[in-house]
Parts: sequence; C-alpha cells; structure tokens
Amino acid sequence: MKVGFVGWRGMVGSVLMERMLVENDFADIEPIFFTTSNVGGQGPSIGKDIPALKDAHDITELKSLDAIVSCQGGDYTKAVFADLRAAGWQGYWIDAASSLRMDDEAIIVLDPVNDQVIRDGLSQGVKNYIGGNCTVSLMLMAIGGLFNAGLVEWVSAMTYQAASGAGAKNMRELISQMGAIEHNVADKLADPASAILDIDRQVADFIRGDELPTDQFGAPLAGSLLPWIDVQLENGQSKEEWKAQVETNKILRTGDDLIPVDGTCVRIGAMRCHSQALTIKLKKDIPMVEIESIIANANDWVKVVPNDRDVTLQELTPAAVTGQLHVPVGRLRKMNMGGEYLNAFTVGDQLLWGAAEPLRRMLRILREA
Ligand SMILES: NC(=O)C1=CN([C@@H]2O[C@H](COP(=O)(O)OP(=O)(O)OC[C@H]3O[C@@H](n4cnc5c(N)ncnc54)[C@H](OP(=O)(O)O)[C@@H]3O)[C@@H](O)[C@H]2O)C=CC1
Ligand SMILES: N[C@@H](CC(=O)OP(=O)(O)O)C(=O)O
Repeated sequence: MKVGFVGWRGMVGSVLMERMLVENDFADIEPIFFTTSNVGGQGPSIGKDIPALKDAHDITELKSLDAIVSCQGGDYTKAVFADLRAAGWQGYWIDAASSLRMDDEAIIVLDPVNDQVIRDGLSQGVKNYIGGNCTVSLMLMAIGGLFNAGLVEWVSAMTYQAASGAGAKNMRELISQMGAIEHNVADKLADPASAILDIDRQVADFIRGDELPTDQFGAPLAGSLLPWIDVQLENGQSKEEWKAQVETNKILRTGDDLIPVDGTCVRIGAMRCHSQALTIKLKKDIPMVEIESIIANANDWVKVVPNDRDVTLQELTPAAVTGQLHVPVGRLRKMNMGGEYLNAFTVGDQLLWGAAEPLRRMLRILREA
C-alpha cells in the first residue's frame, strides 16, 4: 500500500509520526512524504529508506497513491482534495482537518466508538475518512458506552480546552505569558513580607496592559480564560460549540434520533489536554454501579476514576494525563436534579485521541481490510 503523508512535521503530524513508529505502522506500507515548503528535502527518520520530499500540490504525484493522510490543515484540503478527485483519483483520503467532516461522502473516524460505521462505509465504497473535533472525540472516548447503550437523552458539555487546540504558536504564547507575569512581579514574590493585594494589583495591571504577548490568542490566557473558541455563529454558539452536536450525531449515526449536545467551550491555560464537565441526562434512572461498568467497559482506553478527592487530584487533571492515551472519566455522581442526571468530568490528550490516533488507526483498518 502506497501511502502519502502531508503535514507530517506539524504538531499533529509529529504526534502521528511518533505513534506510527511506536506501533511499527511503517513496516508494511510504502510511505511517501510530501511538503508545501521544502520539495527535494529530507523526510522524517522512520527506520527505513524513503524518497526525497515531494510537492504536496502535485496532483499527478498524489494520484499515484493508494491513500493520503493529511495533517496539513483545512486550507490544504480545500486547495487539493477537489482537484484530486476531479482528476479521477479513487484512493482513500484520511484527514485531521475539519473541512470535509460534515460532507455526505465522508465518515468521521473514531473506531473505538464507531467501528461499525467505518466498516459499513468501507463496504459501501466510502473513500473519505476524517478525524473528529478533538473535544467531541474525547467526550465520546469517555462516555461512548452510555451513548452506545442508548442511555443518553442529552448532554451539556462545559469545556476547559488546552492551548494546543489553537496551534503550536499558541502553546508558546501561553508559556511566554506565564513567564512574563512571573517576571513582572518576581521581586515582590521573593519578598515574603510583600502584600498579596499589591502583587495581585500589579499582575492585573500587567495582564491588562500591552506588554503581555497576545498576538496569537488576541487576549491574555495566562491568569485568565477565554470563553470563546473558533468563530461566532448567528445562533449565538461558537463554531466549537456547534460541532459538539453535529459531529457526535454523525459519529454515532443517530439518524432521525438526534441527541442534543450543547454547552460553552472555554480556552484555559492547559498545554495539550482538554477537560470537560458533563451533565448527562439519562433516559432512565439506573444505579451508579451499572453506569460505571457501562462506561468502563466501552473501550480499552477509558478509565473510570473513583469519585474520591485524592484520587481525582492525582489522576483526573491535565498534568496527569498529558501525553497519555488513556481517557479518564470521574466525578461520577447523580445530581440534585434527580436520578436521571449524571455528573461527570473527563480529561484527554487532544493531540492523541483528539487528533492523531483516530487517523493512525484508520490507516491500520484500511491495511487490514
Ligand atoms: N492543533 C490541533 O489540536 C488540531 C489540529 N487539527 C488539524 O490539523 C491541522 C494541522 O494542525 P497543526 O499540526 O497544529 O499545524 P502546524 O502549524 O503545526 O503544522 C502545519 C504545517 O505547517 C508547516 N510548518 C511551517 N513551519 C513549521 C514549523 N516550524 N514546524 C512545523 N511545521 C511547520 C508544515 O508544513 P510543510 O512541512 O509543508 O512546510 C506543517 O505540516 C490543523 O489545521 C487542523 O486542521 C485537527 C485536530 C486538532
Ligand atoms: N478547535 C479545537 C482544535 C481543532 O483543531 O478543532 P477542529 O479539528 O475541529 O478544527 C480547539 O481549538 O481546541
């Protein structure tokens, strides 16, 4: 199988390369690496010989591939995909970008949750397989068991999204903001006799002033938060909030039995783990022990964290989960509203299950099909 990789040196692409190396995924494919900036240059080190980098806009070259995996972004997809199909290319397009997700000719891939949807798509000749929005994928990795058991009436997801979701430059800016704030009050911090309200006032003035680097986020994130992610829609939602319902229902293939999903998406100062506080309205009041068992048995990566303070602070934080494939879900308890209302909190690495891992596994499904 001849597989082209575009966007392999970006943030998502690099995580994909790391995972493919760990899982020995390059062993039985012929990988060809592409670039938009360095034609003829050297591709990544993958333990076997590869040709020099090829032009990612060369339709003739792309047409020779059985599958293309793109982590290059939506603009690239828009620039190349239609022309490639128009030129008669029949190969598989696997993409991290959102551009084609809601297209009728595309399936959103998250195989631990919708393996059957993917396999039905393959047998029906669907050729486009797109990774889901990170927040949606992580929510479904966490509580997919409840959805697939037909227990969910609706979900409200309040998110705490990491800087990485906005890109590599934003991660750098977050750290720069943190460093600049500390630097600005370092002398007072070092003096145990200084008044905390003086420190607080100075920090507030500094955060609001124009010395803090905010080119990427457009506002201070360190010491603050940003309750808007992606563009504004006419109905008052952000586009990130809009994706929750449409993508969840597409992934689960709910058809006419739409499950409402809504909430507020918020950027916080975590590096690469998205967290979500979920209110889940169940279709019936079932015991907690049954709920925990359904959630825990849904896939190999979800991990139920007991609703205990110490364990929660050890295991259910971005600091604990960053760089890990498992998706913990905890704070599980019935809410004051009644026995059908379930509280949950989940954390997941948005570059792994939120971006690279579903693509890597889709490629493997294709190879094994
Ligand atoms: N960030 C995220 O959390 C998620 C992103 N996605 C999708 O994946 C796409 C790619 O995202 P992301 O990986 O964050 O994008 P990056 O900006 O990290 O990389 C995209 C491309 O930029 C080029 N590039 C230019 N300068 C550099 C540099 N210094 N280091 C590395 N690459 C560089 C590379 O192309 P070249 O080698 O051709 O020059 C690279 O493939 C997004 O647009 C989005 O559609 C999906 C889910 C989550
Ligand atoms: N929008 C997400 C990241 C992302 O890339 O989402 P999507 O793949 O749906 O464009 C975030 O900011 O956290």
